[in-house]
This record gives sequence, structure tokens and C-alpha cells, in this order.
Amino acid sequence: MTIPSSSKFMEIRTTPHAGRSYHSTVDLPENSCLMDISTPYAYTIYKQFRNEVCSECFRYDGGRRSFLTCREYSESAGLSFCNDQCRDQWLIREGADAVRLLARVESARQKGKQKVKGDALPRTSGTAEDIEREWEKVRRLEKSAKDVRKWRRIALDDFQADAARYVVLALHHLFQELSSVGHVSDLGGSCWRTFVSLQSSETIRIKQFPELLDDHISIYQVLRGLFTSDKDLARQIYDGRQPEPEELLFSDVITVENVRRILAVDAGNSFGIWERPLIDNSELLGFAVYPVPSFFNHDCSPNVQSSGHGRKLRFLTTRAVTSGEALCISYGHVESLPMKERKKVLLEGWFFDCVCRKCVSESGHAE
Ligand SMILES: C[S@@+](CC[C@H](N)C(=O)[O-])C[C@H]1O[C@@H](n2cnc3c(N)ncnc32)[C@H](O)[C@@H]1O
Repeated sequence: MTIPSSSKFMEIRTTPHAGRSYHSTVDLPENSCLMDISTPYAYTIYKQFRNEVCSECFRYDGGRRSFLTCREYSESAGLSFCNDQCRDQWLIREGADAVRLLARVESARQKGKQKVKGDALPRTSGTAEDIEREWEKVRRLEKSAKDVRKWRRIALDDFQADAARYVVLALHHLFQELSSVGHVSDLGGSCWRTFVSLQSSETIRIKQFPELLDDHISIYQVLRGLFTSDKDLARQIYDGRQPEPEELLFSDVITVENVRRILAVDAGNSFGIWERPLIDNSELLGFAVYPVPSFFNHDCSPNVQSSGHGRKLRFLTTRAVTSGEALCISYGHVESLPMKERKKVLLEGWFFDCVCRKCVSESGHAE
């Protein structure tokens, strides 16, 4: 598989037990730069840090706000910037419409108003069949304009609204890509096709946390309700015709499939937006999905390290690597833990049973 903008020193190969993974195609010395990624495809900064983090460069100053001098969108859209330059960079990349979209999501954030429950009320044991069945109910409901209008009154709690912001940014990039008039941002070499090729962790996560399905459905219903005007509803529901590309509307990209896909990739593929410099008790400010480096697998003795500089990520080898070797990062700070604890952390936090060389070799010894 070829991924745009991935380094010429490596390629993606399929492994027997850990899916796809970058592998080196040449011998590489320590400190080789494999990848510089300028921006995530979609991200969210958690509500509690919204007024303390620059939405462009992710700068955070221990909770102080005085460096965030550009706050014209902070009340309405939850966007604060260090200065006009950060704001302008954000606007050039995301597009001015993204401010309006985020402001609409903020309008659905529960602010003491009575919460109107979504219609599907899923109660699931988390099997793939259950998940399909609940989404099928949503598809049936959205055939009625009256139901979709009702969804405009659903209120999102902070967890759901933060996730909805991430979904909206991803949908907006898809919309820009598909719409012939839209401006297409430079997203560090990533595009919708790469984004949706990321591994899904929908079933495994919902099995572990069944209430997530309620969250996902509420997010979908709110977005569908908020961004589908009565005119769009008439066109989409009553006309029943496929929209022509030149008249693509933002609401056309808000489909069950797209929203599920976006929510399905966040847990297994996201990078934390951390307070820098990274220390033991750094705050986790939000999360971001960078599709191109999401093909780095985890290893408990990694040969690649990522470092963050604002919204940019850089990937360097930590030691010499021979041609053909898998190139792996560490997903968490697990390297110093005993094998059983490492595996537990990775299973509970990242939903996979680690089969890196170190774990396999230590499991062999333990048996
Ligand atoms: C960010 S993705 C990495 C790319 C992924 N292998 C793919 O095919 O898309 C993370 C997922 O890769 C797999 N993975 C990564 N490192 C692994 C490891 N050490 N052992 C087992 N599975 C691993 C797990 O399924 C994990 O959820």
C-alpha cells in the first residue's frame, strides 16, 4: 500500500499478527527523520482546556490565558488563538466555514438546558449485529423530516460535544475534497481515502463500553439535525435523487457511514495533544488523528520515537535499523513495565493484545 507523503525510506507491509505496519526499505542510522507531519486531519481540544490552548499551534501555558490574545471566536466556536497569525493560519487551512460549523456544534452543547434524548435509545451487548441493528433504526427514523427536525433539540454532554467537534472537522475536510468549489486544505499529505483506510475499533470499543453507541448515535443525530435545513430535508428526503457534485451540500456528507467511520478510527489511531515539554504529569489537552503516521505499529522496545512541535509531529529512529525491519513507536509509556502490566495497559487503553518481539519473547520465557 502506498501512502501519500510517507517517507521514501519505508513502506507499509502486512504483518501476520498485527495488521499493517511501516517497514524500512533501506538500512537507516540512528536519528534518521522518517516523517514530518504538519497537521492532523481532525482533532479536538477538550472543553476544560478550550480557553487555555491555542487552536492552531496547541500552545498551553499551565492554564494561563494571557498569551491567547485572539479570542474573537472563543465564546461562539470554542476557538482561541495566540495571535492573529495563528488565527489566519487556522482559517487558511480549515476554511472560514469551519468556524460556523463549530459554532453550531457548540450551540448543541448542554448548557443547563433540558436534555432531549435521541430516539434510538440503544441497549446493546456490543456485538456487531447489535450495532448494525441500532444504526438501522436511525436510518429508518431519518426518512422522516419530522424526526430529523426533532434531533436539532438534542443536547450533547461535554464528552459528546468534544467528539462532535472532531467529527465536524473531518466531515468538513471531506466536503472540501468532494466539492468542486471548496478550497482543499493542505493536510500534511492526508486525505479522506487515507483517513478511512485506518483500522476501525468500533466493535471492540463498544463491546467494552456499550454506552459509547448511545454517544455515537446522539452525535450523528445532532449533526444531521443541526446541519440539515428544512430545504435540504425536502431535497434529500422527498426528492430521493442523488445530488449532483456541483450542488453538494455539507449535509450530504453527514451520513451514518461517514460519521461511524470517523468515530471508529479515533480510539485506535489518535495521538494525544499533550502539554509540552512532555513530562510524567503533562496534561492531555485533546486528541488528533494524523492518518499517515497511524500505520506505525506499537513495540515495547520501539525503534522510532515521535515528538510534537505544536501541531506538527516528527518521527526519528532511536537506533540503527536494518532494511526490512518493522518501524514501530511506543503508544504509551509502557516500556519500563513488566510484560503482564504492559499487555494489560495496551489491551485496556488501546484494545489489542501486544505481539511485539519483546512481549512474544518474554511470554515464551514465562511459560
Ligand atoms: C494505529 S494502528 C497501527 C496500524 C494497524 N496495524 C493497521 O493495520 O491499520 C493500531 C492497531 O495496530 C495493531 N497493532 C499495533 N501494534 C501492535 C502490536 N504490537 N501487537 C498487536 N497488534 C498491534 C492493533 O490492532 C492496533 O489497534
